[in-house]
Amino acid sequence: MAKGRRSKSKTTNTEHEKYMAAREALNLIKDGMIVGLGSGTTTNIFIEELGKKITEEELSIFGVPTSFESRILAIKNGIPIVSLDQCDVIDIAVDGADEVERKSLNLIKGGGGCHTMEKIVDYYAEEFVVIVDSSKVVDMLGNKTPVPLEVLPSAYSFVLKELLRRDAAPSIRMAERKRGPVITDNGNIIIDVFMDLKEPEKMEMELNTIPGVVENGIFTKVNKVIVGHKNKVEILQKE
Ligand SMILES: O=C[C@H](O)[C@H](O)[C@H](O)COP(=O)(O)O
Repeated sequence: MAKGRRSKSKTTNTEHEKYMAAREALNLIKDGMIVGLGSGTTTNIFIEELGKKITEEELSIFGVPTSFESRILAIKNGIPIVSLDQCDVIDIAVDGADEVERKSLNLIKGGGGCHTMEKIVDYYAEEFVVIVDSSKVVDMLGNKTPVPLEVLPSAYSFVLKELLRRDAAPSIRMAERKRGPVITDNGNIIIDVFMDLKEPEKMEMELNTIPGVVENGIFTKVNKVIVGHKNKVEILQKE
């Protein structure tokens, strides 16, 4: 019983920290902006708050979604959306992360399988801002979170062999309420890989050279990370 209470309060604290980070990011959004809308539970809070801000302040803002989920949430919250080919620039992208390395601000993303579209929107944005709760910040990337690779289904066996040859530990991400693998918004599968991440920039480039890999979840071009805490937010900039 006591154990149950502790874990519920931990969830509540994490949710509060996500909210703190999302609210802080909202201050960066100005009238007339085109905003990249990341995916995941933290960004979902940001999208809901952005919807309220647009209505209350009668702002002209468009969102560029990074997933089916962020698209339907944006529509539900009254955020007009545009596709990539309908906008010349993305002024800012706000997205979550699974791990943030404190000093370098390098990230692992794709815990929800959305990292391909996220990388396109986040990297093409003029400013890429990440919002996380404090549990996501680590000293060294990749010790507890695998790097997700989005992979064409027909290529999976050769991609697995290639990863094993490179001393990585890959596994196909399996669905929970469906038989077989997780299928991404793009119709591909995800291979999660534990590997040596001492040189994230190099690995980010190298993984995409494996034929069959569409995109990997290492992100190394972040401008700012907003970390939510109980009573404050912390802004991480590259050292
Ligand atoms: O594919 C999912 C995304 O990369 C998410 O941004 C990431 O998994 C973090 O999600 P959450 O905010 O739910 O922890």
